[in-house]
Amino acid sequence: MIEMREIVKTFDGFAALDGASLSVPAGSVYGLVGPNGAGKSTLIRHLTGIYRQDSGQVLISGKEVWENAALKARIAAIPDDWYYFLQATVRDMMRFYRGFYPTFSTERYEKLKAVFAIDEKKTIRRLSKGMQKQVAFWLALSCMPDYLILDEPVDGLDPVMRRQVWSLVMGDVAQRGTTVLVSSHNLRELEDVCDHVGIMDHGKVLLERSLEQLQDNMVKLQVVFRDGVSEVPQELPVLHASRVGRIHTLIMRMNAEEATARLAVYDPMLVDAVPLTLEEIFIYELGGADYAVKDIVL
Ligand SMILES: Nc1ncnc2c1ncn2[C@@H]1O[C@H](COP(=O)(O)OP(=O)(O)OP(=O)(O)O)[C@@H](O)[C@H]1O
Repeated sequence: MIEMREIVKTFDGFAALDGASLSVPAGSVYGLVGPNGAGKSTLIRHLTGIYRQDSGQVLISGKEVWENAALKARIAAIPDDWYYFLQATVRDMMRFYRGFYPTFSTERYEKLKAVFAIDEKKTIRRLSKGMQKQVAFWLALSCMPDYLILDEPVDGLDPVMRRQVWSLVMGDVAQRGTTVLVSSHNLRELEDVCDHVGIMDHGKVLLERSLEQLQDNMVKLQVVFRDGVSEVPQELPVLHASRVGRIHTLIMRMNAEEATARLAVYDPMLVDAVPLTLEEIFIYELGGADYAVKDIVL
């Protein structure tokens, strides 16, 4: 479990984190989404023990991260600017990681060669950006961490490699109960992998929800009313309505059964519940809120 409580971090008087709180249940995949400058990387640097908060608590497995070497040995991270020694080969970096992580599995490292197919004798500097990202995943996954912290992790990876990497991460979540926190600008990217989502802006986590909570709380319906009903009845609590020909698309804040029952009163010709994307859910959850969040979800 990861818990951040009311974290404040200022740089020269500017609060990059301004009371940020979040809670990542053990074994879940938590997507942290927010526009540029929201504070995602700053928050992540607290989780990996690089920054010390001015106030608040950063707890992983119930313990403060700052200067806690034993705890940090259970956390693997891929920052957006992954660091490697300039002259190091992939194999040199493997030895470096192995020295820090007691749980490092050379066996897994060897197995993953088949996935990443990068010559381990090459210096990392000579690899492309995407290949360097692959090496970062190769090493992080070989550490067999309890916590995996990923900052914009699939930037620069091609679509096939993205899928490979997510499939490996999800395998670890399923088999070893790894807890994953992943940041991105883009909800669409996280849609298939996350079971929890937090939205961040201006140094705060504005909203966090589990996917179940989200999906149970809102529904999108396609409805065809009978002749004589051309408008959506006013008494229906509709968040958003659009219409193409006779088909009305309605978004309502309730679950599918409840909404279907409410519509049954009008004896429609067709009612069909269709899945909402995460993006749609957040747009309507946040309503008319004056946040830059629309930049992330649109
Ligand atoms: N070391 C620093 N010194 C001064 N200001 C900083 C520092 N690190 C971050 N900031 C400021 O804190 C805010 C949050 O930055 P951060 O890098 O955490 O955002 P982000 O959500 O990761 O953005 P992006 O999506 O662009 O990577 C920004 O306004 C940034 O300018």
